[in-house]
Amino acid sequence: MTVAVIGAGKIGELVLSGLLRAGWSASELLVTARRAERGRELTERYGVRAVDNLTAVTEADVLAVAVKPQDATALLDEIGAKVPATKLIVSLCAGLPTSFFAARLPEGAPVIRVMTNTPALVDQAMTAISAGPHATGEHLAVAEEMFKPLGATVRVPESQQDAVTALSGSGPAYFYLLVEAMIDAGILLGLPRQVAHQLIVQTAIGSAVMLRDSGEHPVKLREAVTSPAGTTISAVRELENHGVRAALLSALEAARDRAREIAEQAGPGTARQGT
Ligand SMILES: NC(=O)C1=CN([C@@H]2O[C@H](COP(=O)(O)OP(=O)(O)OC[C@H]3O[C@@H](n4cnc5c(N)ncnc54)[C@H](OP(=O)(O)O)[C@@H]3O)[C@@H](O)[C@H]2O)C=CC1
Ligand SMILES: O=C(O)[C@@H]1CCC=N1
Repeated sequence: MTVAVIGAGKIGELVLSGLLRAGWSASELLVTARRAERGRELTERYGVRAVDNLTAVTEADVLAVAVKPQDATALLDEIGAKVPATKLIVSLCAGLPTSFFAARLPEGAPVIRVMTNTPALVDQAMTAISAGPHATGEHLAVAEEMFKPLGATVRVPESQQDAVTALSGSGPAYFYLLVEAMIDAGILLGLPRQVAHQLIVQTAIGSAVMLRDSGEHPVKLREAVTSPAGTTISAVRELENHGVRAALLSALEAARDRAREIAEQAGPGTARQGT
């Protein structure tokens, strides 16, 4: 099976490098980019062939579309009508429903929508996969074969993909922001930056592994840290006073709404799926 990453920018490169780490051969992969220089860079770095979009359409079995949503209309104007209905389209684009692709592809072309995230770089991605028009169980299995080596995968109805984008697609950014803020807090408390960095990064890793491996609810894990009349509860009171919980609810709702807006701006074929 040959996979072409159409629009191999940051996310496209993560997928490409993950597949190579998982043992895919460079000859099973193709990349495209707008700038020839970007294609050359990927060829030098990974030994994969950089081709134009139409060559990718002809040669690859799976077209993994990783352009920005705002560039998808121009891309599909170029390739849409030339994609044989036998090829599987896997969209990594935030916001764009599979109906957007179906409206620009020949009748019968199977489309799958995925939302992955940047921890793919260390094989710890969270990827949610949804079947769109004409996508069968076999097509979903192909998408899983591509994304399982990069971390965990889950199948979700497409109607949940905007929420998934707000949670796990953008999620790494929220954790990095928290880490950055806590390192600054360490500086405020007089710690050297390097020490504050080490303390918080290892605390983040330890907490994440406990969340994953203990099977405990986060409330229980937090309660175990929070001693009566102790230090933690003093900090928790400040977090609640500053509305951190409400801020997160609003923030993720805003991310979900932005995904919807991207779809609306993309044009015909983007009627929202489900709720
Ligand atoms: N960043 C993230 O954490 C996540 C991003 N996504 C989604 O992934 C997609 C890509 O995002 P990201 O990697 O950050 O963006 P980038 O801008 O880094 O990558 C987009 C790539 O698409 C290329 N491109 C644009 N138009 C064309 C075209 N017509 N033909 C061929 N190549 C083209 C660009 O080429 P050139 O470099 O030459 O301009 C660029 O390399 C988006 O849809 C985003 O929603 C999904 C999950 C997480
Ligand atoms: O910010 C974005 O639009 C993309 C989608 C999810 C993560 N990054």
